[in-house]
Amino acid sequence: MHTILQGKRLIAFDLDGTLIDSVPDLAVGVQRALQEVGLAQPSEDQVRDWVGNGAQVLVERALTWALNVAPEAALQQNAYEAFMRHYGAAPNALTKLYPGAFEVLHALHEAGFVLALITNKPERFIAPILSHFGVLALFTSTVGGDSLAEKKPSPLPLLHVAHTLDIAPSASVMVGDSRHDIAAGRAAGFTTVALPYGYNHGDPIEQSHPDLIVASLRELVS
Ligand SMILES: O=C(O)COP(=O)(O)O
Ligand SMILES: [Mg+2]
Repeated sequence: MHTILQGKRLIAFDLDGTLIDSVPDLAVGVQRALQEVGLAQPSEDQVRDWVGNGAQVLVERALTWALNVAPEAALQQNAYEAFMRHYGAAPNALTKLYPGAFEVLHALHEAGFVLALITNKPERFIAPILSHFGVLALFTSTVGGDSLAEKKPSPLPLLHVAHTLDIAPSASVMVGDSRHDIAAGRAAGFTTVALPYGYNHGDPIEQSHPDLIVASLRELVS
């Protein structure tokens, strides 16, 4: 095990850009939603930089790009519902687990760590995706972006999970790909570990000064 895990009990993982490369399916969902409301469709590369603050903000960023101005509430609602329908119909069509994710999650679980999943993705997508990849049962707790009153970068979801599991933040680690994971982890008193390959609005994750950056999840168990 990596020395940063010494004395730790809880490891909380982010989902999009950390465990799964989901942007190909998210982009299709956004493109179909914008097509449905009669607007231009963004590229996958554009969508990648908009992921990180949940589905409502993802749709809002796409609409603002297509309109050159922030969308009105009714259009936002229509496009959001269309996105949820299109993405929800096939959230695993193009999505892949990152290399090592399956093995590392199983190894950490077997080593006795309590695993949690804390994503800004809507809660309804978590179980279908994790069970598709055969890792759902490894997680003691899962929290979505719409599960609680606040989402990352708020520390609330992290503190909620640690409190519910009766594990001190000082014995907890947040593993993620974006500035929101690192900010939430730091504010919650968790140790923060970052992956540089995910989605961070196009910026290097070094800028968030996580406690550790690993090139691959495999480094956690090496
Ligand atoms: O849905 C998002 O915006 C990001 O999801 P994540 O928190 O799993 O990276
Ligand atoms: Mg992420």
